[in-house]
Amino acid sequence: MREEMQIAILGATGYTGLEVVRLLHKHPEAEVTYVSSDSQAGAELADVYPHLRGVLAYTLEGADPAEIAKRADYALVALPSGVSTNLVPGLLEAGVRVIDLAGDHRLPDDVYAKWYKKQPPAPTVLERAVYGLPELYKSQITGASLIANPGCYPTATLLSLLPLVKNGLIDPHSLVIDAKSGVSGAGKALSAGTHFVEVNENFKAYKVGEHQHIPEIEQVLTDVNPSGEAVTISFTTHLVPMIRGILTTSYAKLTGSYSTEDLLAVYREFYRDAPFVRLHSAGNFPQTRDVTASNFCDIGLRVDPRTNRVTVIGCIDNLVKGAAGQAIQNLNLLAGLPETTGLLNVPVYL
Ligand SMILES: NC(=O)C1=CN([C@@H]2O[C@H](COP(=O)(O)OP(=O)(O)OC[C@H]3O[C@@H](n4cnc5c(N)ncnc54)[C@H](OP(=O)(O)O)[C@@H]3O)[C@@H](O)[C@H]2O)C=CC1
Ligand SMILES: CC(=O)N[C@@H](CCC(=O)OP(=O)(O)O)C(=O)O
Repeated sequence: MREEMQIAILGATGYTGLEVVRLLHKHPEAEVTYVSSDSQAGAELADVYPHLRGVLAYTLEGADPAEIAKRADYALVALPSGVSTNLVPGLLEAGVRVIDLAGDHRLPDDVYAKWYKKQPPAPTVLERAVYGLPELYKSQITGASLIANPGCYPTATLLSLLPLVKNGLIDPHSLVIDAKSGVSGAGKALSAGTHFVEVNENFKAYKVGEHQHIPEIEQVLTDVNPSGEAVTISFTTHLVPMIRGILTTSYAKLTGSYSTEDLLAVYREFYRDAPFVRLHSAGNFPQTRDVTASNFCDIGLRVDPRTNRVTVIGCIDNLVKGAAGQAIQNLNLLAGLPETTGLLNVPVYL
């Protein structure tokens, strides 16, 4: 009989860590054996989050790589960027396979230092990292020891655009991406720009032209660009007064005269083995509530023959396909399980 995977969740009191806890509770092949918190070590997770009482009983512990290695095969690291850089080397050295939800291992060191304004991980660690977008890099993910789980905005944006860029159907230099997120994307820590009074009954752009996800998106689009030329994008993020959800709207100039149906056929082929990408038929578009609390990415598109541009709408739940769910999808691939294991729940529509 197959043994359950033993899993450590680091940063379990944060929004994405808590979502990993929720999703793994229903995972048939995973046992959570270590649950960490820095500020609340020693407390019961169900005392910190009373909605877990009677369902889960985990005692929070400080993150000690040697101790984690004794009790876990895999660590899902849901810590702030900069913090994960310090913990990951010890985990890898101790033989634990790591999925890092933070941005620390997604970019080359100089690019990370420039956009995150933090000390990058050591080159010897970075060279082990595989970018964990299963719909594009599945074969590289399966054998990796360190997965850089993609950012939430890059997940929705890349899944919306990969079939177009990879097949040379758009001019990638014409790409404009308008992205909107619920406030849980900013994490649990208080900040002046994200507390209730600032976001309720309000809608605002932020980090205009300087969002840290710009180089992450450009790097992957460049990787699939058939011309090999570097892709640059115009990308603007907005904060929406809701808790979960990301909706991206991407616009690009077409390289030929294609219909909506032509492009949808390309997407259907591109995502034929991607169980979490759901395509809308012509004339239909996704909304965030179609994917809430699920690992789906829903996509709809339309060609405008007047401008010869295409508009692509992508929706994910930032905490699930944008973080915890995608991390578990990657965990499944590392463990040789079907990628959907434990993840095919019905979205919460209301
Ligand atoms: N929120 C989202 O939608 C997404 C987030 N991410 C990334 O995932 C990571 C986690 O995000 P999220 O869950 O939102 O963040 P949160 O701020 O909600 O949680 C982070 C957790 O990390 C712990 N922590 C904070 N500071 C330290 C520290 N100095 N040392 C050790 N532990 C610390 C805290 O737990 P405690 O105080 O108990 O120690 C906290 O609960 C981040 O890197 C984020 O950028 C990626 C994709 C989407
Ligand atoms: C709404 C909101 O504030 N979202 C965050 C997403 C941060 C994130 O996911 O951070 P990584 O860089 O680790 O991917 C932001 O825009 O910065």
